[in-house]
Amino acid sequence: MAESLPAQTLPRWRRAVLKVGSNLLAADGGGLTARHAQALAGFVASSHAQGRQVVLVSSGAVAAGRALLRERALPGNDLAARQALAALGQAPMIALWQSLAQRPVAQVLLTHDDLRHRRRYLNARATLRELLLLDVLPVVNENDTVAVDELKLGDNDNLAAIVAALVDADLLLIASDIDALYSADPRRDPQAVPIGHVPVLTPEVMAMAGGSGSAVGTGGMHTKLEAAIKAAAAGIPTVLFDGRNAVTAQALSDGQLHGTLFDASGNRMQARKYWLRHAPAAPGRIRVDDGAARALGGGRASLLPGGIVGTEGEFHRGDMVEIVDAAQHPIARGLCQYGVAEVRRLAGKHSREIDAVLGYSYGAEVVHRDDLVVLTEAGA
Ligand SMILES: Nc1ncnc2c1ncn2[C@@H]1O[C@H](COP(=O)(O)OP(=O)(O)O)[C@@H](O)[C@H]1O
Ligand SMILES: N[C@@H](CCC(=O)OP(=O)(O)O)C(=O)O
Repeated sequence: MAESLPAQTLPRWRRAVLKVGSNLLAADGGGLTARHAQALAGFVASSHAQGRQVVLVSSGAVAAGRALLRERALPGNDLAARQALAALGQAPMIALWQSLAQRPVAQVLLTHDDLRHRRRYLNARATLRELLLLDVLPVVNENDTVAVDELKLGDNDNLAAIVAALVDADLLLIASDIDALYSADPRRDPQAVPIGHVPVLTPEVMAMAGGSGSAVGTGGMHTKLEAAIKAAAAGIPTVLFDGRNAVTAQALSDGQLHGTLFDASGNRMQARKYWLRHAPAAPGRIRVDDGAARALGGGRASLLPGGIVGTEGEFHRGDMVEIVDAAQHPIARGLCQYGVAEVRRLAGKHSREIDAVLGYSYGAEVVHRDDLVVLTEAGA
């Protein structure tokens, strides 16, 4: 199948999320196997050697848990049973990656709810950024004990897209047990043809996708296309490739894609600025002095405590706040790392005093420049 699609150039990337589905880690009904994971771990290692960063989103916990109980009566297939199997199989799944990765592996369990909740979103992002700085390999899975969305929907594809936006990745890679998106589910339609490039995910493209063809995979092509839509909206292209094919994995390291490329709908910066400009703001404001107003107006500075002269209204850590100058003119808006009570205590202080004033620190910036948009910039 793969041979029918010519190789294409992989978009340039520095930080990527790689999603690995259950099918690649566990054969139908069987336990975990390194068979395909090995080549994918090889891709991660060569990416690191090229100075790139990878976050892995890995499924396989339920399949691993089920295999562990093989000798015993299997629990049913209801959600609680699958949650129990996920809890049982999570550690072996992480252990598999640890046995293949050439660096320490960190387990990160997230739910969609965590990522909708602004404070937890910031905390998850800070943790993942720190893990990348520490040069370890984060392996993310949905926290199935407290969330059942994914066990129903195979939503690790969607989770991977959200994580890609969270860590500001410039590429989402989805490794599956099929080499491309086909014009119809190839398991049902022998006439289906592979599609190498999808510039826009139209309803016609969405209609091509069917469910999973296997007993261990859950989402099928539909959730992969949903993930590609989410990533595209965040300015991130997605590629789908056959994770069973070691040659394909190796080619990725050389910047060659055998698979399907889904374009992003704009560039990442535009997508992020658009989101920052239009996300609903809390009823809170931070007033800054002339120096800070000038620095922020330049579009490249973070808001540090020293430039803050006051606050108005209520806001919590993670809320969108408006930043105003001494004359109350709005100059920027952004996600605030501290709640209003903390900002009041930090106003006028040096960043290095944060720890002493509060007894803890979420970082030197009250609003980080990556989370800030200047309202006078073009397009405001
Ligand atoms: N249009 C399509 N193109 C390709 N694969 C499709 C399509 N529609 C449905 N599928 C099925 O989706 C499967 C991949 O999804 P899934 O089994 O959930 O894998 P994973 O474990 O990688 O998430 C393929 O093996 C294929 O049977
Ligand atoms: N959290 C579940 C993942 C379920 C899931 O999304 O599976 P898949 O469709 O194979 O990516 C597990 O680890 O088994």
